[in-house]
Amino acid sequence: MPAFAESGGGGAEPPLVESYLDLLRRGGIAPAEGRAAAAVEERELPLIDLECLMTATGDEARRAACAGAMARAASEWGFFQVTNHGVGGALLERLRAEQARLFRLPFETKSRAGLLNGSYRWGAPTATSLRHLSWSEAFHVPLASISGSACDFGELGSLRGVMQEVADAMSRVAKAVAVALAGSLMQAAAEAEAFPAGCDETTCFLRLNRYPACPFAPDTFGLVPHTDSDFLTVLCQDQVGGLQLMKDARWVAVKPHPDALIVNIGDLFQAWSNNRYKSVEHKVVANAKAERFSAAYFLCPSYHAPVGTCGEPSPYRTFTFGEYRRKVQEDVKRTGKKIGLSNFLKQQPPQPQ
Ligand SMILES: C=C1C[C@]23C[C@@]1(O)CC[C@H]2[C@@]12CC[C@H](O)[C@@](C)(C(=O)O1)[C@H]2[C@@H]3C(=O)O
Ligand SMILES: O=C(O)CCC(=O)C(=O)O
Ligand SMILES: [Fe+2]
Repeated sequence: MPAFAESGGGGAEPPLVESYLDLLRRGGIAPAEGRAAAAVEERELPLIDLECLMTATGDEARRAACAGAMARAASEWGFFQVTNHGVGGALLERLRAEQARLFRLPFETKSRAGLLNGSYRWGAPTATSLRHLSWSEAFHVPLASISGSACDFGELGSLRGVMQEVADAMSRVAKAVAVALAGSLMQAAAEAEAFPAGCDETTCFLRLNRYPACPFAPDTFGLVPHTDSDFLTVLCQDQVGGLQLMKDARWVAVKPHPDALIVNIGDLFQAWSNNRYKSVEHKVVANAKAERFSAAYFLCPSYHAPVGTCGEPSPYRTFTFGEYRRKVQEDVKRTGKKIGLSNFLKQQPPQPQ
C-alpha cells in the first residue's frame, strides 16, 4: 500500500493529503515543532512489574512497593510502563493483524455510519490550521457496543472477538492500577477497592489507531498534542515509535518496549487526586516510512457520576464526566483546542484582558 493511495474510488486511505494541502493553502504553516523532533531525547519510561497485583502470588509488602512505585511515576511522569500485565502477546499480535485488515477497508466503508458503531474518525474534525491535523485514522469504540448486536463489523467477523478479549484483559489492568493508585492516596482500603466509581464496561472505550506513513513527516503530527479525557489509559503500541510526552517542559520520545503496556494518567484522575497525579500532554510524531498501529483502553466513568476527589479541599469544583466531555467538545469547536481541567478550578485564573 503506497504511503497515501489516491483517496476515493475505493482506496483505503483517508484523504489526508488533500486535507493537509487545503490547510496549507488556507495559511497554515507546518508546525515548527516537528523540525525540533530530531533533537528530542529518547527516554525509558519508569518500568513497573505488575505480577504481584495481577496474580494472587504477591504478598502485601510487594503490592505496597508496586503501588508506591506507580504513585511516584504517576506524580513525576504521568506515564509509566508495565510488564507481567496479563494481556497476552499472541492476543496483541492478533489485534494488530485485525487492525491492519480493518484499516485496509475502503475509506467509504470505514466512514459508513454502521461500521463499529459509527466510531471512525480521521485527520482533524475541526482543523483550522495544520497544528490541528492528525495524520492518523481511528475507531473510538464504546465497549458496550462491541458486544452489542447494533455494532456492525462488516466482513470482519473475527474482529469482534479479538476486541472483546483485549478490552477484558486491558480493563483488568486498568482497574488494578487505578485501585492501587487510589489506595496510595486513601486511608480506607475498602474505599480504594471501589475506585473509580461508576466505571464499567458500558462507560469505557477501546480506541484503535492507525498512523499511515506520512510524506510531510517529521513536520506533521500523527496525533496532535493532547491530554486524555479519562481516569487512565492503557496503551499498546507497536515497535515503530513516535509517541512523545512532555517532561520538565521538553518533549521526550518514549522508547518502545516489546513486552510492556503503557499506562498514563488522564484528566479525571488528576482532578480526583487533587493534582497529585498528572495528566501529561503527549503526541505522536508522523513517520515518513512506516505505518504505525496502537490500541488504547480508556477507563472512563459514566457521564452522570461526579468525578469526585480523594479528599477535600479539592482545587476543583464538583463536576461530572458528561459536563467535562461537553466542555471539551464546545472548546474544540470554538477554539480548535481542548482546554480541559482549568475550566473546572474553584479559583478561576484571572482572564487575560
Ligand atoms: C484521548 C483522547 C482525547 C482526544 C481523543 C483521544 O482519544 C485522542 C485525541 C484527543 C484529541 C486531541 C485533539 C482534540 O483536543 C480532541 C478533542 C480530539 O478530537 O482528539 C482530543 C480528544 C478529547 O479530548 O476528547
Ligand atoms: O498512539 C499512541 O501512541 C498514542 C495514542 C493516544 O494518545 C490516544 O489514543 O489518546
Ligand atoms: Fe492520548
